[in-house]
Amino acid sequence: MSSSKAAGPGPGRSRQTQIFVDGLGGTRPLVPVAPERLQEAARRKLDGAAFAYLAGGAGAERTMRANLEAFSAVKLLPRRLRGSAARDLSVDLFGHTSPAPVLLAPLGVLELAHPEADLAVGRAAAALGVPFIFSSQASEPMERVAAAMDAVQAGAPRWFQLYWGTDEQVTRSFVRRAEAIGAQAIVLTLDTTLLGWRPRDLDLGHLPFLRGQGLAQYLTDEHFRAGLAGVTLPAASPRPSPALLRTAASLAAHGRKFGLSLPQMRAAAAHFTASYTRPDLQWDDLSRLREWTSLPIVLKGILHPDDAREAARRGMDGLIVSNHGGRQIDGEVGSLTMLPRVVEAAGDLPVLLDSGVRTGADVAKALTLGARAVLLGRPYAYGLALAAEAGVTEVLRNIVAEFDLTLGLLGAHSARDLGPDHLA
Ligand SMILES: Cc1cc2nc3c(=O)[nH]c(=O)nc-3n(C[C@H](O)[C@H](O)[C@H](O)COP(=O)(O)O)c2cc1C
Ligand SMILES: O=C(O)C(=O)c1ccccc1
Repeated sequence: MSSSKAAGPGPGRSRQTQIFVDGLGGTRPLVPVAPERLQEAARRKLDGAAFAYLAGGAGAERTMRANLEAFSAVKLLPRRLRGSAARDLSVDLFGHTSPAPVLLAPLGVLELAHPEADLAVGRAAAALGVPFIFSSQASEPMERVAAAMDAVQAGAPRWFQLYWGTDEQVTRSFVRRAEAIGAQAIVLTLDTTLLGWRPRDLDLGHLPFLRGQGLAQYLTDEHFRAGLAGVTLPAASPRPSPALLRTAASLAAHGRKFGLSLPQMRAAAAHFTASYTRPDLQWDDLSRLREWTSLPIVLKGILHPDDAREAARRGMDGLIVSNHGGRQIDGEVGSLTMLPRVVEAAGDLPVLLDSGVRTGADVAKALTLGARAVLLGRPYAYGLALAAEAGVTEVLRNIVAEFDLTLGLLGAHSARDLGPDHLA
């Protein structure tokens, strides 16, 4: 995704020009360009429970709104007569050059958006050369997604997001598997040591994992599977309701995919719920992860500057400023609001940001405030819902094209040029 392909002159047409030229022949973009219309189109397409899970946040969703408001509050300040015809969008991430300062955030249970789930996202990411962070809660095992990406572009960049569970054998096994599939970094998520209070899901009584969804990393893990034998289950209901029958059908379907019986799947859902996270994880535990792997370790969910300093002291390699898209604590601060202080505290550690990035101008704002790159979350899930791989590709291309134009209009030559000079 060089700048010449994303926008501006050069061998390929800019995305913007392409859209207008296509419009002459009556062809419209596959997915709406504006973020609100993108979300609305996905809402219309998806069933209610799936959309609730993807779009919903914690509590009254105040933090979800605060994330967007934090972007609104930052105002860019352009410079004149110093722009360049082609911009360099690339950034360096742990020794690898990325074509644009965007990564695909780890999103669990992408099968809720589209049956091709992580495979479609992986192919889109690989074609553009943008890193895809595989979720611990993915719908497809990391080995399959890596292979699908390699089929598009050998060695296409992938990272792995880790939830630290109570069975450390499983946690360690995930890290080993991530190394084996060529992950370039381990992202340890720190803000979901407990599942947030999410009214949209609570009102529907809907948690996908209990139906066997979003468990692909676990169901394909020998250590997790070894733990299933010890799980005791309540007796199955003798006269199951239609809803319970649908749950059993979903569990059985996921079991078939991974060679597990229905009773094993019931055990797996229970075992996962009891073990996927550790509310009592401590800073000292990180020393073990540091010993397990020499891959860069990136802590996701950092908001407090003192936590950034602690991470640096503990030998971590990078930080992601994030509040999990407002899905965890209702009332916590908007993610972008904390970025400058975290960047200052982080010293040499690269700082990424997510939660509320919706447009290319948002990407520019995060970079002017010191982020090396941003993670895109919900918008690509909506693209996936609307048009599978092609939908993800379009969402990414649109955001990167707007970022490139914003860079040019600000009078910046490269993504690395953005800084305080471009803030009002
Ligand atoms: C449906 C959904 C599932 C998610 N699953 C995970 C996950 O498995 N692991 C993780 O670290 N973050 C997860 N996140 C958080 C994202 O990585 C990211 O922090 C968040 O989506 C950013 O907010 P935004 O999408 O509103 O910009 C999830 C977010 C959503 C919306
Ligand atoms: O949905 C999420 O945001 C998420 O990351 C998660 C992960 C594990 C269990 C429940 C939710």
